[in-house]
Amino acid sequence: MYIHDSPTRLLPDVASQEHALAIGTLDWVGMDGMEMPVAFDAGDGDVRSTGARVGAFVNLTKPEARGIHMSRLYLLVSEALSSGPLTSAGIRALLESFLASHDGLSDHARLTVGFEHLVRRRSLRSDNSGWRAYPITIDATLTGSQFRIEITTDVVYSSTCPASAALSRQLIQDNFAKTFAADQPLDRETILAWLGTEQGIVATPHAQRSTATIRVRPAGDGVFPLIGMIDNVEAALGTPVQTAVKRADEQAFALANGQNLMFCEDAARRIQKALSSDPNIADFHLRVAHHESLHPHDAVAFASKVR
Ligand SMILES: Nc1nc2c(ncn2[C@@H]2O[C@H](COP(=O)(O)OP(=O)(O)OP(=O)(O)O)[C@@H](O)[C@H]2O)c(=O)[nH]1
Repeated sequence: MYIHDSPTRLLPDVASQEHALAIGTLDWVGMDGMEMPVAFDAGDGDVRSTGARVGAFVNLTKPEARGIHMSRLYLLVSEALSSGPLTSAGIRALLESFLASHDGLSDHARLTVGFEHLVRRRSLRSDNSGWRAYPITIDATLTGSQFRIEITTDVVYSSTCPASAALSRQLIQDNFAKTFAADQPLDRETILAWLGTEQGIVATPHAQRSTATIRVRPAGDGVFPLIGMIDNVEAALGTPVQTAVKRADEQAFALANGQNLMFCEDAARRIQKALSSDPNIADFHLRVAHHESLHPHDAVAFASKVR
């Protein structure tokens, strides 16, 4: 039987060794896609635990060092994420611990956390509700003493093209003029019935599912009121996608679309206005994409905070 004379004899520490091939510094090195639970308070006081994918990284400033100490980052993240809901201050402390655990090797640290936040949404008219899953990505970096945290989420909504709506109205007017001669006396009941037919309303505008991707830098140190921000954005757009839909809800949605005709520029400006005055947001960047049914490509617009 082979007996080793020390418990570490069979455990060479390759990461700590200097190595002839190790000749450069590295921007980021670490682990991506770590599977962990995360507790998150979206600002409504309801702390939820959900499965997340986590990335933990440091830079490698010592050209001759073979590698970083992955296990130290893993254990630090695992402990921090089980100690309560994510806050800006907590993430900053975690990144400081990354650097302390890699003294002499690293002066930049980064954490990414990705998960879905489920929210119950009421139907527009009927007494029903359903679930929406908002994807959330947190990306935090510590560069020396410079801490930066950004939270990204998507808001999905419907956009109906204002140009297409005007062109459709014109076709309906033309159809009316063709159907009812100028010298013909107009009968209210006949016109009412005509308005309710597909032969009368001959054209409809195109509409599309659309996505606003919003990246914010929170103003405070604690939990970020994410649901409040999403509610603001959905209210500004007026046409968020719906979950449980009865006919009455669908009709209310049709009205909301008709009252909120939007090019991608309009959508970007609406969100920009709603977020620029939010004191919880230090800065933001947004991208809206209208996944056009007119085109095989998207109509997109980008905007940032009005200063
Ligand atoms: N640096 C590095 N480690 C890797 C990689 N892939 C797997 N590992 C393993 O991650 C394990 C943990 O590394 P360390 O954190 O240095 O482990 P350790 O030496 O037991 O821990 P410390 O004593 O704290 O340094 C090692 O067994 C590595 O082989 C990689 O691409 N780079």
